[in-house]
Amino acid sequence: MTAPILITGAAQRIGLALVQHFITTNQPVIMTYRTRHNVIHELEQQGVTCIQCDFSETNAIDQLVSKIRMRHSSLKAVIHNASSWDCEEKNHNFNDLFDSMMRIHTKVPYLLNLALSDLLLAHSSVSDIIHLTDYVAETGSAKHIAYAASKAALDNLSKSFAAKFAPNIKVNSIAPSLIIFNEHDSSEYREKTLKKSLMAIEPGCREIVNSVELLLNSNYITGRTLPVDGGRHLK
Ligand SMILES: NC(=O)C1=CN([C@@H]2O[C@H](COP(=O)(O)OP(=O)(O)OC[C@H]3O[C@@H](n4cnc5c(N)ncnc54)[C@H](OP(=O)(O)O)[C@@H]3O)[C@@H](O)[C@H]2O)C=CC1
Ligand SMILES: Nc1nc2c(c(=O)[nH]1)N=C([C@H](O)[C@@H](O)CO)CN2
Repeated sequence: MTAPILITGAAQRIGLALVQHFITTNQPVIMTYRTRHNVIHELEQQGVTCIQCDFSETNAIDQLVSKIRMRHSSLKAVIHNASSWDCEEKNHNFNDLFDSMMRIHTKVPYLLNLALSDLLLAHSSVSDIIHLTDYVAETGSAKHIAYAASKAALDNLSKSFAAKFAPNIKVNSIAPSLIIFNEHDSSEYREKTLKKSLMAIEPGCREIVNSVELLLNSNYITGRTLPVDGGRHLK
C-alpha cells in the first residue's frame, strides 16, 4: 500500500489542484478542509481521505494527528498549503492579525512537522515536507506585513527541518508570486499585478503541481526555496 501524501487546506484552488493531480497518478491523499466545499463529497467518492480541520481551533492539530495515526503508519509527504491572505488594510486588529498569520503559516507547520515526523521517517524511502511560502517572504510587503513575516518564518523552517531530518526527509519551500487570481480581483488589480513579473501571465495551478513533482522526484534538493515567480525579482 503506497503511503499517502497529506495536503492541508486543499478544498480549493492550488491545494485542490494538487489533490486532483495525485488522484490521476493513483497516489493516495489525505487532505484537510476548513469549509466543506461542494467538491469534498466528490473527493470522498474518489477515495480521498478528507478531514475537517480549522487550524485556528485549539485542539485542531492534536485531533488531526490522531485521526491520521488511526489509519496510517507512514507518510510519503506533507504539503503545508493552508493559508489566509489577510492584511492590515482589512483587519485593523493588528494583534489578532499577527497571531493568526503566525499561527496558520508558521506554528501549524512547525507543530505538524514535529508531530508527524515519525510517520515520515517510517516511509519506505526518502519522504518530503513542502512549505508553500510566497515571493514576499524574501522582499516583505507593505500591504501584507504580518502575512509576509509569517511566510518568511515558514521559509526559515525549511532550513531548520532540512538539517534536523536529513537524509531521511527532504524539506523545501515553494515561493510563488501570482499563480491564480481570486474571483473578486478587479481588472485594474489584475492588470497591475500582471505587470509585476517579466512573464506577465497568470500561470495557473499547474505551475505549483509541476514544482511539487520536481521536489518529490529529486533525491538531492533539500533546505531550499523554489521560486515560482515569473522573473518578478528582475522587474
Ligand atoms: N494564489 C496565489 O496566486 C498564491 C498563493 N500562494 C500560496 O499558495 C498556497 C495556496 O494558495 P491558494 O490556493 O490561493 O490558497 P487559498 O487562499 O485559496 O487558501 C487555501 C485554503 O486555506 C484554508 N484555510 C485558511 N485558513 C485556515 C485555517 N485557519 N484552518 C484551516 N484551513 C484554513 C482555506 O479554507 P476555506 O476554504 O475554509 O477558506 C482555503 O481553502 C497558500 O499557502 C498561499 O499563501 C503564494 C503566492 C501566490
Ligand atoms: N492564501 C493565499 N495567499 C496568497 C494569495 C491567495 O489568493 N491566497 N494570493 C496572492 C497573490 O496572488 C500575490 O501573489 C500576487 O498579488 C499571494 N498570496
